Amino acid sequence: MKHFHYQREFETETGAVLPKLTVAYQTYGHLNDAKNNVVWICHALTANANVVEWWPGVVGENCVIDPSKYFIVCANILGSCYGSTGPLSINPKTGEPYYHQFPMITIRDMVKAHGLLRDHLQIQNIYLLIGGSMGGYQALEWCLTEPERIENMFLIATSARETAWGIAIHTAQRLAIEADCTWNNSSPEAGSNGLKTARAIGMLTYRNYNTFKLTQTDTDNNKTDHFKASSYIIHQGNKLVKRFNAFSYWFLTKALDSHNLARGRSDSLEEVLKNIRQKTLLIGVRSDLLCPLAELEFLAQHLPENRFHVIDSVFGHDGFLTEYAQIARLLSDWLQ
Ligand SMILES: CC(=O)SCCNC(=O)CCNC(=O)[C@H](O)C(C)(C)COP(=O)(O)OP(=O)(O)OC[C@H]1O[C@@H](n2cnc3c(N)ncnc32)[C@H](O)[C@@H]1OP(=O)(O)O
Ligand SMILES: N[C@@H](CCO)C(=O)O
Repeated sequence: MKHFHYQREFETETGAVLPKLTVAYQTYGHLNDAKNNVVWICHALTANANVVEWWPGVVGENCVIDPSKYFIVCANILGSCYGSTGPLSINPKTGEPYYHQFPMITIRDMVKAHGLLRDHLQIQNIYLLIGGSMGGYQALEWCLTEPERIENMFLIATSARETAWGIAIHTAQRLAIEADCTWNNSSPEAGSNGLKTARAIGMLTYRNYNTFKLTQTDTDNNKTDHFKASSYIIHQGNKLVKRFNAFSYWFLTKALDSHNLARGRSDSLEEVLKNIRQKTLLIGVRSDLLCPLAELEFLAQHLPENRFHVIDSVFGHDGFLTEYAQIARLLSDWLQ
């Protein structure tokens, strides 16, 4: 993992100031002489900069996004816990972790931080900007803040603004964290049980009825307790607690809620989308409960230059991570 340390003050969209900033990132491949082979991948809620690990089959050797052809960049988002500045980072003003004092951040702040990294890497032009789910929020914002630097965009399982449904889900997830009696502690483990519940709620929206029916139905007709679906959802909560923390989850879901391309720009989201001129590939997952196809259809209706596909997946919203064979085929066709 590489780290870019920005030693100056970073002002957030809502006017808070981080005295300095670190952005953790990974690069794969090399910038070519023409400097026109950059693929920048924006990650979603709980992922990290190691895109070849979490998107095998799409990014990596002999994949559609191959480091022998492209200079691939993926950076950890502001507020996360995989190396970029987040709530567990040390606040230089106090010498202690920020914890609850971390400022509210928005998708625009994440993009601004990654814009600083882009400058640091001396990248003038992004050939292809990619984002799924929350990564798509960043990609769309980036096309509006630095339109001249981005040529093409690939979006999957994403939307032009956070939906009321999404905000309600995130509120329930934060309520779970806030209900944990350890949440007010100033320690990295604060709110861990709440985080387990928040992830369990999240899993219900990342998957769906069919996923559970197909993968977690008990075969033993005599059971009255200890069902597979139950242990699965508990396992998923436990798994996330080992690699994430409640603070990042709380602040990142707030950032998701803030997503609205029209904020401060126009009364009409449709008008804002019309200003996005990049050639765009859109993919929606038919079984996605969290970001239903209607959101992708809206993008397809208003982005001036797009190609729109729908894929099937038993994984629902998480299909944007798991359906790499379908994604790679569509992306490869489109790039040609
Ligand atoms: C490769 C990495 O390191 S990725 C880590 C970083 N994370 C990210 O990048 C975020 C994006 N990734 C994700 O959200 C996920 O990894 C996904 C969506 C791609 C795949 O989700 P997974 O949880 O791996 O798949 P799935 O839903 O099939 O669950 C499998 C897990 O459930 C366990 N499981 C399955 N059924 C049951 C059950 N009935 N009871 C208990 N556990 C169960 C499996 O043993 C397995 O456990 P493990 O992951 O600890 O080995
Ligand atoms: N599984 C994804 C879902 C959010 O898009 C994650 O944990 O980041």
